Amino acid sequence: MDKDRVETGLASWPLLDNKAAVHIVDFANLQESCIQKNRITAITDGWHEGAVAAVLRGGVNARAVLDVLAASGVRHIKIFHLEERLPQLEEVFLSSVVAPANALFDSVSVMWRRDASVSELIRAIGSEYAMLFFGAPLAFSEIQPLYQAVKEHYAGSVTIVRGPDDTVHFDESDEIYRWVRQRTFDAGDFSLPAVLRGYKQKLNKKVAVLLPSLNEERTVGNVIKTALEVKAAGLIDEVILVDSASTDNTVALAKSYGIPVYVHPEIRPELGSYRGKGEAMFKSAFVTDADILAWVDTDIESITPRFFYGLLGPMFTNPAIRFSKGYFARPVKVETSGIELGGGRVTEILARPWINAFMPHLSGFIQPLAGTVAIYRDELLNMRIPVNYGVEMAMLLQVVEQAGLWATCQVNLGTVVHRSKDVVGLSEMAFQILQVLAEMGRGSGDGHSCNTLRRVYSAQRQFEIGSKRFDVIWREYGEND
Ligand SMILES: O=c1ccn([C@@H]2O[C@H](COP(=O)(O)OP(=O)(O)O[C@H]3O[C@H](CO)[C@@H](O)[C@H](O)[C@H]3O)[C@@H](O)[C@H]2O)c(=O)[nH]1
Ligand SMILES: O=C(O)[C@H](O)COP(=O)(O)O
Repeated sequence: MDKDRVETGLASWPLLDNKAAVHIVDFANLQESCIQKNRITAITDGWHEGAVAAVLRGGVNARAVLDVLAASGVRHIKIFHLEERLPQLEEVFLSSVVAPANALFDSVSVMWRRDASVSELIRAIGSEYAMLFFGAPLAFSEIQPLYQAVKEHYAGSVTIVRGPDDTVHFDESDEIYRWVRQRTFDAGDFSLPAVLRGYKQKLNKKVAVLLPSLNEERTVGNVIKTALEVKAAGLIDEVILVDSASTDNTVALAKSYGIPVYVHPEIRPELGSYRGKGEAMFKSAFVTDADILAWVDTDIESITPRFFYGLLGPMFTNPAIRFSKGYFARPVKVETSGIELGGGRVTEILARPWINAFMPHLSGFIQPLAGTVAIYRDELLNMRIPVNYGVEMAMLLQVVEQAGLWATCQVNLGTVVHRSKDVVGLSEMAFQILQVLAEMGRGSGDGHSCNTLRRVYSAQRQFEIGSKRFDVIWREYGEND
């Protein structure tokens, strides 16, 4: 270890845990003979205390950047990656960088970017970091030019890392990342009506939009109007309101738009009736013979056509997708208290931790509780539907069991501003979801849970996936205490 410090003269570099055989070289002394085939070489202009980021494409050298950082004692890492046009190259990034990073660091944040070039990326992010790490380019002669190019836009410390010359077999096991990359869409991807109509015609499936409502007179009219606009564009065949016995003007208002309106206790009354959103969704299957059923909540104040065509777009364009779930930004103003906060409280405090602990294969879903979903009828008919707010989790779990994760997707629909419940209402909702999860036999205390909490963020068509490890450490008093 000390040998490295003496060799480089970079006295400030942290003491290396040198199992990874890292060799540090000062840019000022760089010669081709410094690069040793069987070791990792980090060429640097010095260690600076402060935030560290790596700009990585993938492959042996990108992988070696991770080893250098881990050997230098870095525990939390931010990785920037310019999205590749070739899917095979994205695979290389996922397997050579993302998967090992999760094993090496306590927390990892991966940001997918669409900047036009590395220089543009560095200009955008550089000021936030004291050190930037890069994988080395192919040939030795390209290392200095890369260094000069970075330095033009960046004042901090630069380190370029070259891996050993072996062929590395990458870990390709991280399905979640791959799924997030390939099954997360933006409504904007489907915004050409004529093109989408062409896909729908080719698919040749009947599509019903079902609008569940319980006392939504303030917002339901606008939701119906917007759904009808998308119907007029030829992307939806039916718009139907399924009401849960509202006591306000919701039903009359809906009828004034000329759409079919059902009150759910009156649908197939011989089956009995229960209160709850799940019951309204269950009964929906009896009022349409459509092949694809899509539900959109009627309390959304910020509704736009994107909610409808965005949700359906992936299913129209890829027949292998059997289930589509919306996700959105969620600013919240709680009506009773007027308090403004970050939304998705049940999601963040119950659903996401539960999913990560007990069903990590679903951890890529940004809004697992979102009620704006679309599904093929034949998948739905094979499911058990809980009548209450457990319905979204129950549907998600079952569709993944039935059709597989890759038959599901998520779509960014925009921003949801809706009537938000107070903490008591959310507690009741959380209880219902917990009951359903427990009854479905997940996380019932078999002693196994996953120790990584993942969170996927998406903003302006760029992704960030954060994972943080929490080890459960039990301490016991010994006999002599
Ligand atoms: O018995 C009911 C209760 C609600 N709704 C309607 O269902 C939608 C969503 O209900 P809401 O009470 O506003 O749910 P949120 O508090 O927003 O809960 C979120 O999380 C729930 C649990 O995952 C999902 O079911 C919701 O769709 C999702 O918006 C609204 O259009 C309601 O009018 C009914 O049709 N019947
Ligand atoms: O999805 C959720 O977590 C619940 O619907 C609560 O959402 P809110 O915190 O945005 O009201």
